[in-house]
Amino acid sequence: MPDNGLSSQTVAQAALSPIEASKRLAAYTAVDHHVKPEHTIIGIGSGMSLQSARKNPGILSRSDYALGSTVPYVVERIVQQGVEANKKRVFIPTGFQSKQLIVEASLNLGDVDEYPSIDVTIDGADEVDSNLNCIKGGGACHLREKVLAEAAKTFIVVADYRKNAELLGTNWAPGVPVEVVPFAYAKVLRQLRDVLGSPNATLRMAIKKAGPVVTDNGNFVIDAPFDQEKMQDPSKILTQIKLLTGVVEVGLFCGLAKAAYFGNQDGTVTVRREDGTTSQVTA
Ligand SMILES: O=C[C@H](O)[C@H](O)[C@H](O)COP(=O)(O)O
Repeated sequence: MPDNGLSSQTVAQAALSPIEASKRLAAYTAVDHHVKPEHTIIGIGSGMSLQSARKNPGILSRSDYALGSTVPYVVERIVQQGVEANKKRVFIPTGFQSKQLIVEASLNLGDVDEYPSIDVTIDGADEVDSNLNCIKGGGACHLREKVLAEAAKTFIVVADYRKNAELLGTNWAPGVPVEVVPFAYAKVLRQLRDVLGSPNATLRMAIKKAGPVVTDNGNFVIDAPFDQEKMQDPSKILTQIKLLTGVVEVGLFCGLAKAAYFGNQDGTVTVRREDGTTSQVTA
């Protein structure tokens, strides 16, 4: 295997916690099921740099590090398909972090403006409900993630068992990520609180930088939690938020995923599909 950094020191493999093992299981199974030899344009969701993970081997074991920790295993599995399988392929990133991941894995990099039709996009999620609606944007990448999900003939979600929920907002407490142009943030924040019923909506603040999180597109992010009743119908709240002037994109992905793969602690993978069927797969 070429020295692309993925051969021997794979993502702190030896020290995988049960949660990490379940992420890897979901990612590997999804790649095995959906990234086939005939697929040449592949969307790669948000995932941290493998180089960063190697420099800090404990990083993938941190349960609070929910910023694209599953997708590196997608890339790892794709690389394992071999140089021959990958040489004709082009990989489209969802943002800065994902671009680094592709480049470090020595895969061919492309952009969605050049390849607006993608064979398959695989991405993580912050939570998935029983109808495959997802909350995304924990890493503030949901605008580009949604573009790649919509551009794909097949959009697949990979996650560990903690993300598998009946209702959005069950385990994911921060709320719905809303990317907003800086000029409009205060007005949108007020509307989310006073008009749309999210009194605890807040502007997401950066860590290790003074001030707000700034997305890859130069915008701000508001996290808007909604009560269970509102989250029963994510499409409705998605439409209401999207209509607020100044909102660029909402981290609710409704009707996009063809299937979601959840790695379980017992070594199985739960596969939920858009037709409503569910199965347990053993890798
Ligand atoms: O903006 C970020 C995304 O929506 C990620 O896909 C999400 O945060 C998933 O993270 P993880 O793979 O660490 O569960």
